[in-house]
Amino acid sequence: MPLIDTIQAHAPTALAAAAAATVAYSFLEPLLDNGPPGPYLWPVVGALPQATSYLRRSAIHEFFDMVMKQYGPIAKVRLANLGTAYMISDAELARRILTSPEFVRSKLILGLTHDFFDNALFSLTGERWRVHRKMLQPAFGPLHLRHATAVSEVVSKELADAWSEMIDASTDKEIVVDSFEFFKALTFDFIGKAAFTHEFGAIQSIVRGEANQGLKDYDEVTFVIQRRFRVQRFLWGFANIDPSSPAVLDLRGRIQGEVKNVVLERRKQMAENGGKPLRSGAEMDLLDRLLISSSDGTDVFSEDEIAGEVTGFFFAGHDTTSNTLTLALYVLVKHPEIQEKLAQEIDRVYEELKGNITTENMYQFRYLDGVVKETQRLYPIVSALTRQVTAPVEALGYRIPAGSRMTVHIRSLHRNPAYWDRPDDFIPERWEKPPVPGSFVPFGDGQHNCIGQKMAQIEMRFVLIHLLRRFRFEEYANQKVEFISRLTFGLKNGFKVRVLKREH
Ligand code: HEM
Repeated sequence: MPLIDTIQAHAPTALAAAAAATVAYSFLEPLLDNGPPGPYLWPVVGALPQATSYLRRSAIHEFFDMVMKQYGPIAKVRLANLGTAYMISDAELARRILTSPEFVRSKLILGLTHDFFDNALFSLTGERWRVHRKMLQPAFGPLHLRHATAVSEVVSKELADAWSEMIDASTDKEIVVDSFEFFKALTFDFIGKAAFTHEFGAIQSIVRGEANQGLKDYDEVTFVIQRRFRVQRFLWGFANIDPSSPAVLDLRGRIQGEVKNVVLERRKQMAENGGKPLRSGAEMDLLDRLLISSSDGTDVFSEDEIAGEVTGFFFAGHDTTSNTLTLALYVLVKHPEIQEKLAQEIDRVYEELKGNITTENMYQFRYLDGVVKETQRLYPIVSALTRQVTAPVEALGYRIPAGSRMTVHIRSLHRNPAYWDRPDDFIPERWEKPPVPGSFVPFGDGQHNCIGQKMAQIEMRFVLIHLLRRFRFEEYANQKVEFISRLTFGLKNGFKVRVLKREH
């Protein structure tokens, strides 16, 4: 019998045997395992029954918080849809996982996002990742950070002016805004201008009461991915979240269309410039670098890779900072005494610097630095980072088999009482002293660390300086504040605040 027929004839039996072995193993697993502790793992579904109520609320972060509190710095968890992972909240081990070549980027999460972010730097692995990172890194060098500083000033003032006019036009001399909506618009405009020299005009759209289609589409992407976490793979088609579902294809098409427009606009400008990029050397922005690499024939980014990077940067550049800024405002509204102390510092240092804030003197706002870091400690918007073990490793006295996934649970690491006094309290003053090495990693660590972290640090500080200099923020009572795990962590229904002008 030809080989192909033999395979076809035995395939059903082989599949049935494999399924039976998987089920049998899952029954035996709890009895055989002498690995790290963790919640009871039911056959096939693992800890899914215990996690279901959290998943239903998209609050899986609370489930993992609880697991890590109960079982300590290493815990074994298996959730049917997400497989087995060893969850870590030990600083030294976290550092090793993120920085040592024994651990490589896991493809698990990428399986949930690949149709949207396949060619984005944060999804790439191996040699392609290395080529992309090397090409794009210079677009985050000192010259660009200075440019990012100027852009931060522009977008912060644009938002502050818009709110100021809205307050002047109001009868009560105060307004209620959903800060998240405005921060999404601001950070979208920021990444457009700072990395792509492109104008989205998202702040102006929102002021006019119009939706920005690009932002709406990215929001929808996060909702599709959020649902993929909750729904078993084989049900994605029924839930309209499968990569081949018409709604998902439509959404992808719209995003690709927007990205194409940005790329086409630049290609047109290049054509008008005799085929050359508009800037050269260290001045080239991210898009220049992506396009020059494809047109000069030395190192080649395919059209898909260019589109993938643009898509990824629009997302990574706005979703992360807008959530963190919203969480910072949430904390400041909840702690008026901290907001007042911060406003006092901003007034004092701003006047000392005569309003001339630069990349270099920005850290003279010391209390602000503590507020931003403390926000990122308590509410890291990337809750966890997962890596795969290339060979068996010893970790905290346990032997972890090759191929396993190890997840640094950043939230639990950032609240581990071994490293933080009063870990659940918001104390900006704690940042007068450096943290224990490895215990604070909101931007990751090692070779995959956040390429945009310096830009984000500048942007977030500028926004808070300009807003707190001009406004006081107070609680808006008629809202239910809920935290949610999407692709990033944030506030489910945004965060409304009352905005009032400050007297100087
Ligand atoms: C508060 C703001 C931000 C936070 C908390 C944050 C967090 C992170 C984290 C934790 C990683 C590591 C991922 C991993 O190890 O797999 C990462 C990677 C990345 N971030 Fe950010 N990020 C922020 C802002 C930004 C901005 C503004 C940009 C773009 C300008 C950006 C672009 C990226 C990219 C492209 C990667 C992938 C890097 C690589 O794999 O080489 N991020 N970010």
